[in-house]
Amino acid sequence: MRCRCPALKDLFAASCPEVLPPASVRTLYTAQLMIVTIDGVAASGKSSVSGGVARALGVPYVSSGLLYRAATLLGLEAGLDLHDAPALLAHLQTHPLRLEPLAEGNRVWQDGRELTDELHSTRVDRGVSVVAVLPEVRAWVDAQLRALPSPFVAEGRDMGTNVFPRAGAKFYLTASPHIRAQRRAQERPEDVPAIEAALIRRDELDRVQSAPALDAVVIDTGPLTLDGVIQTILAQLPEQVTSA
Ligand SMILES: Nc1ncnc2c1ncn2[C@@H]1O[C@H](COP(=O)(O)OP(=O)(O)O)[C@@H](O)[C@H]1O
Ligand SMILES: Nc1ccn([C@@H]2O[C@H](COP(=O)(O)OP(=O)(O)O)[C@@H](O)[C@H]2O)c(=O)n1
Repeated sequence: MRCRCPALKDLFAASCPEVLPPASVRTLYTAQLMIVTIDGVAASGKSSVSGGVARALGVPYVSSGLLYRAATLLGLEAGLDLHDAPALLAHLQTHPLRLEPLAEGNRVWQDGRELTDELHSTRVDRGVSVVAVLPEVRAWVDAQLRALPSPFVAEGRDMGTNVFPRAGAKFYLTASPHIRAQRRAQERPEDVPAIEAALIRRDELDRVQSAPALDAVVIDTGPLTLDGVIQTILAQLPEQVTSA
């Protein structure tokens, strides 16, 4: 159902008072106020920073990118065409994924198998942006994220714009491609120039869903330490988030 309520048109359609009683709308609205979103470009520090902020607040953090990565891994393993949304979705429905949003690091499971360690391989890095532009896959990820109980810190590309537009605090992390590649080179077998080229390509493929929210605080993490970024964010959180 399409929401016609002007005050809520940027919330998800299911929260429209034409569908739900006002008390339920209020509950959904309040629940979003206890969410912190940390979006940004690839390797800008989102998951490390989200983990640090979440631990300081005593809440979990949620990595949306891991769900896109897991969908990509399953598609690759099944030999599917990554552009084929109906085939991918059918596969995801018969092989359900579960995101475990722990404060110390997110894990992804498919039945009894843990996929987490396989999600940051070069082949998943290469395929994930193809899968992530499919609207059907985006809706599948969004539904899983919106079903999680707040409070939590959510990180990705469109947490503050599309998934949790009423979040209590929004941040957007950037850094130059070269600095990001130098950081990621600690975690990948490729050299800095190859990683930098792949990051620039992925930034371009992810450009549409990666625009910062208009009300996000943009932080250039280039000159900051990891702890410096975490402290910068903690210092700007509103009370409804810190007291949640
Ligand atoms: N401000 C920072 N200074 C130095 N290293 C950082 C900083 N932020 C993140 N890192 C490191 O950069 C790498 C990529 O960070 P990560 O959190 O995985 O980014 P993302 O989730 O955006 O891909 C990790 O090795 C992390 O420890
Ligand atoms: N909210 C999100 C999160 C990730 N993604 C996609 O998933 C990919 C992997 O995201 P990630 O956050 O794990 O990647 P890194 O930034 O850590 O390299 C991105 O390159 C995007 O294609 C997205 O489209 N929207």
